[in-house]
Amino acid sequence: MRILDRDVVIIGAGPSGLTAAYELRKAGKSVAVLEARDRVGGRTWSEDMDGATIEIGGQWISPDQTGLYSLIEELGIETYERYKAGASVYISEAGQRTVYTGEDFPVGESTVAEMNRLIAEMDRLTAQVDPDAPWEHPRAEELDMISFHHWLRTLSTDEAACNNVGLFIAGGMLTKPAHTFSALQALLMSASAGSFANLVDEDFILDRRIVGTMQGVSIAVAKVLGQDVFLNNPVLKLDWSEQGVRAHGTDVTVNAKKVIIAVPPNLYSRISYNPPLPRRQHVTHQHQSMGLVIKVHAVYETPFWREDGLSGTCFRPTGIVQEIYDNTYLGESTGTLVGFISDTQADAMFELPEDERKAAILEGFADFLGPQALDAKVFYLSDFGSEEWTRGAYATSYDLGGLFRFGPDQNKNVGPIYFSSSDLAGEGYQHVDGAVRMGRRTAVRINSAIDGTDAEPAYDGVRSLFGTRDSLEA
Ligand SMILES: Cc1cc2nc3c(=O)[nH]c(=O)nc-3n(C[C@H](O)[C@H](O)[C@H](O)COP(=O)(O)OP(=O)(O)OC[C@H]3O[C@@H](n4cnc5c(N)ncnc54)[C@H](O)[C@@H]3O)c2cc1C
Repeated sequence: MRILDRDVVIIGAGPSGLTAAYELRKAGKSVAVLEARDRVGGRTWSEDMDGATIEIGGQWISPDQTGLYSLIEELGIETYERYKAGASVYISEAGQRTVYTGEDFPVGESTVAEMNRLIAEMDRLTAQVDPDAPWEHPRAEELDMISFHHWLRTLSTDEAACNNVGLFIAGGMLTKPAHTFSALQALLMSASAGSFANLVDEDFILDRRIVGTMQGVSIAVAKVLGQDVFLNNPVLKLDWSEQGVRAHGTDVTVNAKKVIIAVPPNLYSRISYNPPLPRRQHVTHQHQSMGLVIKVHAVYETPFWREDGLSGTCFRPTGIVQEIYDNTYLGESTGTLVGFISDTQADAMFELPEDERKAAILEGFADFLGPQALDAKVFYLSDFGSEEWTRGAYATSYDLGGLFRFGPDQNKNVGPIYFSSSDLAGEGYQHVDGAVRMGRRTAVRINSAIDGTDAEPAYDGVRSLFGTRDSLEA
């Protein structure tokens, strides 16, 4: 067992923990990052499968995600545009397949008008919501009492419009059924992306990808941190007092002034705290739970859909696979599709034996793009729900009423214990951008606490306050 003394120990080497450690190092503080897995990156993870580069976790970046953009600029990492050329495919609730272009789903004039009315109402409210403090909205308590599903139906009697609009936040983002989270939680999701219109625009929200993969960002930060990152070291016990902490990994123990718990909130309770955390945290941490989504990759000899003038973008409000995109990695001649299977559909898929599951999912792809979609040479199904150190996907959200009741305390430190993750972010919530912003903001708070200076409360984490990577290497 190695025993280390550091200014700050960071638990979790995902994008948030690594960014925090990197910032603290630039600020002249000593750090150690203890990571449970045998790799860095957390919910960002890529693998080469039969020559195709597969991003199993987070991968896309949108233009408003300026925290992540500034980090990759520092690291010298570039981005490239997702393949978007061509028409999209929509399958209606009645099973009718339509090829379409433009922003509106081909769902009939009155439903389009109703969807646009709902989107405008979401945007009107979203503009009033501070993503860092949605609980401060004058109607926050009321909006947190009603499920997103039921709230939409108080605004419209057009079931297809409600289902289509619901899909963007429920299956598409929070990966929970729309009746399990509140209208306020939905508004936080849209406020975190600037507007609801941004969220429903796949060309905005899924704009670009990282050259070298999203996990590569974490790998690059970990490389700078070098010997300060310790893999295969889950922290299951944390001793703490106002004077400092002792984090127990498998073969490393770290004594530090402060700790950052940079793991998803649903895993806070894996750690045994000595003494126990206060009642407020014990209760709060039980109200943030992971959604569930299966990200499916199918790799083909060629991107055959492009020959038919299709972009590979496909939607349907019901059915097993509700979203598909062209996910061919930069420069590859093979064609890759990625599809998403959310919440109860994911439950149903995991009930099936493996061969039946694969057949059902590929049939879902073929419904949109024709029988060639059945001939995948690589088929990979991400299963973050089975990953001990994540337990779901994409991220956590509160149950009904939880955001208003517990949200105001979610980012408060308990003595030397600080929390940081994309799940606690305002802008960039549930995204790598939010993880980076939270990492920076937490690092600034801790640095000030150690130095006895005042942290800037309005700091948003968009740009580093501690210089660039060059300042660290100098
Ligand atoms: C399938 C999928 C697709 C996604 N798509 C996108 C996307 O396209 N764009 C986007 O921006 N975001 C996307 N996301 C979300 C994005 O990946 C996350 O928001 C981001 O990775 C969160 O970073 P984090 O550092 O807060 O947490 P994590 O990435 O979860 O990192 C936490 C780390 O803590 C470690 N850990 C957990 N418990 C312990 C412990 N007790 N001791 C030590 N270590 C521990 C974990 O192993 C992990 O490495 C996606 C996520 C998933 C799962």
